[in-house]
Amino acid sequence: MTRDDLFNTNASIVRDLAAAIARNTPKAHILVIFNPVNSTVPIVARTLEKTDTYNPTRLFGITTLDVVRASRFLSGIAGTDPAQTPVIVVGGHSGVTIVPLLSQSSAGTAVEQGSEAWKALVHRIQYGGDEVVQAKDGAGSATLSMAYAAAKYTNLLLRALKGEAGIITPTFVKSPLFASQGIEFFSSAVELGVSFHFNSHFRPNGVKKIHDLGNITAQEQELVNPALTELKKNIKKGFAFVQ
Ligand SMILES: NC(=O)C1=CN([C@@H]2O[C@H](COP(=O)(O)OP(=O)(O)OC[C@H]3O[C@@H](n4cnc5c(N)ncnc54)[C@H](O)[C@@H]3O)[C@@H](O)[C@H]2O)C=CC1
Ligand SMILES: O=C([O-])CC(=O)C(=O)O
Repeated sequence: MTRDDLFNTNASIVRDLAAAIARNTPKAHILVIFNPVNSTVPIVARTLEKTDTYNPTRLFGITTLDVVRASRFLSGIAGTDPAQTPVIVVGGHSGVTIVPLLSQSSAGTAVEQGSEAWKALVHRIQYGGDEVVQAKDGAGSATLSMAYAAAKYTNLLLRALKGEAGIITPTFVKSPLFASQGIEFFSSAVELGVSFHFNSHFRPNGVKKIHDLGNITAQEQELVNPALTELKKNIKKGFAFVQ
């Protein structure tokens, strides 16, 4: 079973939860961790849009577990402390859409870009979640590490909303980066925090600044291309469900 197979079960649950949020707490910050995240975030967005309660700066797809895995697996090779080995992971949260930018990590030199070791590491990061789902054989997914990722992300957001500056973490959000290619949502490094409001008041929002991919290697670009193709399909599937 893949994350995409979860679509049939989760899509209607996510839609109904989003509708309930729109009715009861329309200004909430919504952190979506239900799979498949690449499709459930678009479902939430379209559902909120229908009731005029959609605020893209308050809708976050949680890809933190990919970041946690990337840090853990890379540090295992580099001999570093995972907590001190941040890795930017971009794209989405399933298979080829998970693109670790190892070249931007200080420990990234431990694996040569394009080498067999690099390919194996990228594959492990991309399919770590699927391994767990298959091993549990229908009995759930990576429960504890998901809870860890959710707590980690929630803490970052709460700190940012309280005014702490410089909190930047990969997040799957409505993004301008590949919008011209029809990809409305994309995960890249996102600065969380407050946005400046027109009447000179700081207003807590959430998504403050979306960073682009920065310098990436040719090998990483080769990962981005299929990620975009797959993401486009996943996002369309979410939108089609709401329609
Ligand atoms: N984004 C991420 O990094 C990750 C996401 N996940 C996703 O998180 C979700 C939960 O995963 P698990 O905890 O392993 O699943 P699980 O099957 O152990 O738990 C699901 C829970 O949802 C409840 N539930 C079922 N239908 C519901 C409804 N209509 N309304 C409210 N609650 C309902 C069930 O009673 C159960 O307690 C899945 O969608 C999974 O794919 C899991 C791991 C990582
Ligand atoms: O595929 C799943 O349900 C679990 C998941 O997202 C992960 O472990 O990354």
